[in-house]
Amino acid sequence: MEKDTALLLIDSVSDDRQRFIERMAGKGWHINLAESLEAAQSLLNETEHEAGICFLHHDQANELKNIEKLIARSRMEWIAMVRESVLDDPWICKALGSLFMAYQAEPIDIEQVDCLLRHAVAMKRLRKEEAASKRPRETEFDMVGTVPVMQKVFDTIRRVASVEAPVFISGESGTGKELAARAIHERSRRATAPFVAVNCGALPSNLIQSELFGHEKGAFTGANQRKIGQIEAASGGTLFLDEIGDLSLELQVNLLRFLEEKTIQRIGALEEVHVDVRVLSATHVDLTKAIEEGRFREDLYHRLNVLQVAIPPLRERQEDIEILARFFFDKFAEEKSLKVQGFSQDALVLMQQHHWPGNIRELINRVRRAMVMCEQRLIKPSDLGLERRASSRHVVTLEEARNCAERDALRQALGRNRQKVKQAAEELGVSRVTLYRLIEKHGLDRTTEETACPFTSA
Ligand SMILES: Nc1ncnc2c1ncn2[C@@H]1O[C@H](COP(=O)(O)OP(=O)(O)OP(=O)(O)O)[C@@H](O)[C@H]1O
Repeated sequence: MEKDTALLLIDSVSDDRQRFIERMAGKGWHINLAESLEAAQSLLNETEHEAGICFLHHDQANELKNIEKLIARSRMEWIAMVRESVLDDPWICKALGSLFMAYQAEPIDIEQVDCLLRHAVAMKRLRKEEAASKRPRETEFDMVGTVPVMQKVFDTIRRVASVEAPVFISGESGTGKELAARAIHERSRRATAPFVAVNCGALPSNLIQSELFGHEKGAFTGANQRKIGQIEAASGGTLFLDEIGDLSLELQVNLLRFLEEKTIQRIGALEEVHVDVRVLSATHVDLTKAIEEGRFREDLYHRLNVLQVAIPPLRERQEDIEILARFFFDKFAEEKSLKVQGFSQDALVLMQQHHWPGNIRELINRVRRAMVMCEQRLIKPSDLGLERRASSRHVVTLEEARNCAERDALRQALGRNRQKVKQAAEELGVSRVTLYRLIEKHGLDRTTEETACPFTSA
């Protein structure tokens, strides 16, 4: 450990804290003392600390929310110092389990505190390194993807971006088709011109013609002034037509004419206007089937489908699910300070098993929801609001099976002992601190009945 590693001590009550600070200095720790939470926050804002120590006492039960906020924002590990008697306070016990890495009851054993703090510092560094290593390195054009199929998608995007032909992007809803279209535009020579996205499925059929092609003043009732359509608005740039399969046959004819002649006619206009636009299109419906059924023009399909980018569904990118979940977690964590620090092992397993019908859009919503719902440091399965379903295709690793067994044993011991940690710890043959850590690790909520392991329930 480097000499004089900075620690933050919050203590407004103990008489012999000066002596404690000196003894810790003898062990190579430099302690910054804060006598209030406000002072602690200012010190944290000013200086990088490696770990924190908080002296918790009876009167602080109503201050726990603020302590929690401070700890959550600090992004380092904390140990608590307590008098044995405060362990009878259920609120303080709960805080010890969910906020602190460990606690020390008086009389303080400096050797043990030193040892705990070394762990705390190591944990902070480990987390930092882990976060850096998990940060997706294979990220291109704001798209996260490390698996070979996504690398292939990135490769195709790069290739099609450098030419002018229309590109057809296929993929289920929420897989990232619009993101891919933007990526193509931004990599193309048109990058400085507009990128205009139109969702053909979202517009009523009577509006879409005017939306795409524009209209002249007085062209129809309500057309009080001239309107430039989206095709013209994309002039010099790229037009992305999403849900192209929803276009009416009449509009398909107009679009085909535009693609062939590079001209458009606003509704009510006499003249045609030349427009230089590259068209990218996408749909989640099966266009070959739509052609067979006479709902989509084959000639338009061939016009649009010169180059292809196929985006795989999320369930076919198993190895990326955790990386994407962490990516969105970090993104939203930046928006506001949260005490939640990541995903429990069980939550990650559940995400791997889920079918993700809504693909990445669904994953984003689940992560956002979980970050709001989570009341502990790690997101647990119930925070995600995903249906637990044992998948017959899922192979259970030994580690998953061990985790499951451990979690079940904890739940049962806590249940038998009416959630009393002291008794449950004795029954399980572990210390209270260990039990608090295990409760935290498995994201167990001691106030509610938890659902069972995904492998043991149907
Ligand atoms: N590989 C990725 N990395 C990071 N974010 C992604 C990725 N793919 C998609 N997203 C995000 O997921 C969300 C849905 O993506 P997008 O709108 O591009 O999907 P889509 O296939 O066009 O959906 P729809 O078919 O419903 O229009 C967006 O917020 C997008 O930024």
